Amino acid sequence: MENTYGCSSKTTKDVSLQEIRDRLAEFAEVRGWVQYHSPRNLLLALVGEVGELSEIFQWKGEVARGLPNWSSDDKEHLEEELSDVLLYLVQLADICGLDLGQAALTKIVKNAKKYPVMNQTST
Ligand SMILES: Nc1ccn([C@H]2C[C@H](O)[C@@H](COP(=O)(O)OP(=O)(O)OP(=O)(O)O)O2)c(=O)n1
Repeated sequence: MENTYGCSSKTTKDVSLQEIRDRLAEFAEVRGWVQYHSPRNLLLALVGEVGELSEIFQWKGEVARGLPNWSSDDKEHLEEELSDVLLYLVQLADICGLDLGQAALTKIVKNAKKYPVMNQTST
């Protein structure tokens, strides 16, 4: 399977935010970590992971789409840091009682109204 940028992807099925949310809720529950997962703590953890994600790109200069010159280790590292950001984001939305997937779709519709497609061709 190829993604938007023509890169091969090993994805075999769509993963829902709901599945991620449920898996994370169980992960925290069985470890007794729910007490630490306040909105503020999750936000700080999220920001920390965004910092780790930024470090991967730091000092590299511009990077080509699809990361053609990156090693598989570097790509795996990027996958992990992107995942950490997603996992804390999903947990933050969940603990706030929000439906992140629906909110994101609603925001896309709002964005489309704010930034309408301009007709590029003139006849
Ligand atoms: N209280 C916690 C602690 C961790 N995690 C999960 C979410 C992240 O996916 C990952 C973060 O774990 P680490 O804090 O060990 O961070 P890293 O995986 O980035 O490790 P390192 O900082 O050593 O690179 O674990 C979590 O859900 N709740």
